[in-house]
Amino acid sequence: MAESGPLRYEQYHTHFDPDAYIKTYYSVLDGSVIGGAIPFILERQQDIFKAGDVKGKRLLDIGTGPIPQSVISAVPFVQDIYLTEFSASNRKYLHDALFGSGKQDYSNIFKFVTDLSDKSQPWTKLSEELKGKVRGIFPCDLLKDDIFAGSYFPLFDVITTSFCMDAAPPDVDTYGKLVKKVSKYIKLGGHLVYVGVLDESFYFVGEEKFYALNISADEVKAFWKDCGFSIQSWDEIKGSPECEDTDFGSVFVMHCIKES
Ligand SMILES: C[S@@+](CC[C@H](N)C(=O)[O-])C[C@H]1O[C@@H](n2cnc3c(N)ncnc32)[C@H](O)[C@@H]1O
Repeated sequence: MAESGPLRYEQYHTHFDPDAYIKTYYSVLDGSVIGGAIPFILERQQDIFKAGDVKGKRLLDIGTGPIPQSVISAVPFVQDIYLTEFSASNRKYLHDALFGSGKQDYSNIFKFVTDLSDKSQPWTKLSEELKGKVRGIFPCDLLKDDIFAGSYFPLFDVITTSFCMDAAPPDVDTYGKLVKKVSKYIKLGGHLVYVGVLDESFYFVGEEKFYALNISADEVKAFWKDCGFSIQSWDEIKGSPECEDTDFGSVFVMHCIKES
């Protein structure tokens, strides 16, 4: 255990409990948990992909964590899905859940998204389609120069990321450098579907308090625009002041296109 203050970086290897994280933030999908932010982002992701323009062969998800929620709405619209994650224990959890003996099946998230997209289908159809399209769960450290530790990736048609780019950087300047690193992996004309938090300083995973970057909407938008992205849509939902699990001001979903 390092110095005092919220946990960060390598402490994700040792202190981040995947089951506690999923139980707190993803087990109940209604307005009673963090002000309804998770149903909000699932609905917005669904709207963005269902509109039909965000598609392609290859999708990269940055910082998938122990749950693939950020890619579920994208599954019917891409062919190859590359998941990436910093912590080895989260990678193992995700791998066991999708391909091994893990008990986690994310059924409530798949059901929620299936109800939004095509109620006539069983949720397991989307789950099986995801499993069939995942090409790997790769290491990722956004704070390193070589963020994928030697894995060679050609450019992607779509990049998704959710609640990760605000977990990694220690300050706003570093956030700007991460945006530059990530933007190198997307094709011209490619799409970014990004879920993030604003004005946050911590979130709890069980008893463990994790650090989050306090960043504003203007700062987020300016960094992506500077890297050649045009913002197609931005939607936000306010946090709930009564919530004790995290202190975020808003959660947002941003869709951008890489123009230059
Ligand atoms: C709040 S979780 C988000 C998980 C998931 N994407 C979601 O939407 O729920 C934050 C994620 O950021 C990852 N992370 C922390 N530091 C990182 C770093 N330096 N590079 C890449 N990912 C990092 C953690 O391992 C964790 O999976």
